[in-house]
Amino acid sequence: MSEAAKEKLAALMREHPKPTGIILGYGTAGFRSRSDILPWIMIRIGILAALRSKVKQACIGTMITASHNPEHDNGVKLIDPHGEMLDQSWEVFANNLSSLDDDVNKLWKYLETLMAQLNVQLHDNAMIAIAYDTRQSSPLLASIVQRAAEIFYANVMNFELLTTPQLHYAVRCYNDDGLYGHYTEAGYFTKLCTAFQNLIEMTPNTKPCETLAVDAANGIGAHKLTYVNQQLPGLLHLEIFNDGTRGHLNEKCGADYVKLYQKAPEGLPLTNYSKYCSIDGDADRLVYFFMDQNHQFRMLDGDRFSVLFVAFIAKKLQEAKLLDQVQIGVIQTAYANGSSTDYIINILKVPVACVPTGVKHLHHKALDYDIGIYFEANGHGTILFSDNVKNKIKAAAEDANRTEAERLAANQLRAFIDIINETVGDAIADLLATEAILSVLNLSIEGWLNLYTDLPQRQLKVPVKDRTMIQTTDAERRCVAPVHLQDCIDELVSKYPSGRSFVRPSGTEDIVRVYAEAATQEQADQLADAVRKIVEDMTK
Ligand SMILES: CC(=O)N[C@H]1[C@@H](OP(=O)(O)O)O[C@H](CO)[C@@H](O)[C@@H]1O
Ligand SMILES: [Mg+2]
Repeated sequence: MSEAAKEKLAALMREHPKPTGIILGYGTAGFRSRSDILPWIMIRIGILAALRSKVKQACIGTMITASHNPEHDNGVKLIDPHGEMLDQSWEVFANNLSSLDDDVNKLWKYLETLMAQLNVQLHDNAMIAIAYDTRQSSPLLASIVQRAAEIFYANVMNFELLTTPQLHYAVRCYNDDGLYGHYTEAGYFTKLCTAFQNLIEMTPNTKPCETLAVDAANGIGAHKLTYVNQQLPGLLHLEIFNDGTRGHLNEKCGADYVKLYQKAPEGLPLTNYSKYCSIDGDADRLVYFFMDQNHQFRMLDGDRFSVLFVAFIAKKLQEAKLLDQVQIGVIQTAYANGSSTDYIINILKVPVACVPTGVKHLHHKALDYDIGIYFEANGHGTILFSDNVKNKIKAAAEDANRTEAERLAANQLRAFIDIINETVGDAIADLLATEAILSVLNLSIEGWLNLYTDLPQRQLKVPVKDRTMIQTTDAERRCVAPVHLQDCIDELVSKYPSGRSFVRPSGTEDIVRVYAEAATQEQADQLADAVRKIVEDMTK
């Protein structure tokens, strides 16, 4: 390989040395840490993105964000050609590169071996798309990724400020030759907003638009949602709070804060509006909330989006006389409230699959259906539509032999599909989809909440000596180690009406999570606490 490239790499490594003793692993969210100790890993990521692009002969995305974490953190993750997360088999290469110290000869040797194994050359073409959220540390980190990728002969498109889902979308469009949409930011907004407008305008008697107050977590979503507001005058009205002009990113606000503490964010007036929502720092999570007539804070999380979306889709498929030809499935994790699962299975008659925690598991399972709807309870999720179902809906919409009502329902579905960002959970797309459905179904936020009643639940974080002592099976719903832990949980659960509880080691924090639900809040709390005690005893 070229000596000049190696020399450039050595110079970049001298500029951004790896701190001694640091260990960083590529997890569900890529590499994440305090921003000041991240520059060196950006060199490795830039190289890896270039190699991945050479292998796939497609554009690879590099998103710089730490999502709902504080401003002083940052992170980076790669996006594969169809806009999906980096294939798990490449996490090993990311970790190998991360573990190598600043010895350019050793690193170069590893890269030569890796490139031989991958059957690519230094001079092969590569294309990288970079974007970042509003963190102050991001532009520098992006420039390091770019320089490293360029040493490996990559062309770099730097989109600068985007939400995470916008970059996933851009990568998909770029590699699809525009089939999915145009890869620019204008292309993204035009596709989503035109679809929203079409859906509302083709539907008779929609509910008039009511202002939605948005907590934008002082992040990137605030900038982006102003475009949505401008593009949909009279059809959607967003009042944006926590827009970054005063507060700090994700501090006492944002979707993670609202979901975790089950309370309203700071920075917005709680009495002025009938409905509210919070997004997170990189705008891939969404939760809704409002104050009910008794001045109680009421939250609608990921499970509620699954229910709303599946109810709408099933209704429209039924009206289009397509329901019996389409296999719909909802994918949840064990954290989904049991009432939502019951409602989907027993009232909506749609099957529910349960998978382990983490978006990649949900996304993967959703591909098994014609229409796969997935949400984590925290508000991250989307819908996948197979090409087959898209074609069926299109054909029905254009079939002159069908009734007007059937064709209208098919056209409503066509528009709805274009609002959804199928590459990844997207707060902006999910917000538009939610507002469109509430309007088309003439449903208020209370009406949406009243579809079913959540079982009271409690989640606890339990610090233990070694969380890997806990091992699970059956989509994390049952423990296989330590022995007898599951027997003890079963015995406790049997004492509580509608009781359910499970424990699993967190994949992102050094703790064990305990989840419990039961008929009353007091019982859910008691059950969670009793399970916590057993976990503590058995992991001493
Ligand atoms: C209970 C819970 O909310 N778990 C979160 C959390 O995973 P843990 O493995 O539970 O730490 O972070 C993941 C990544 O953001 C997210 O996908 C998941 O939903
Ligand atoms: Mg996020």
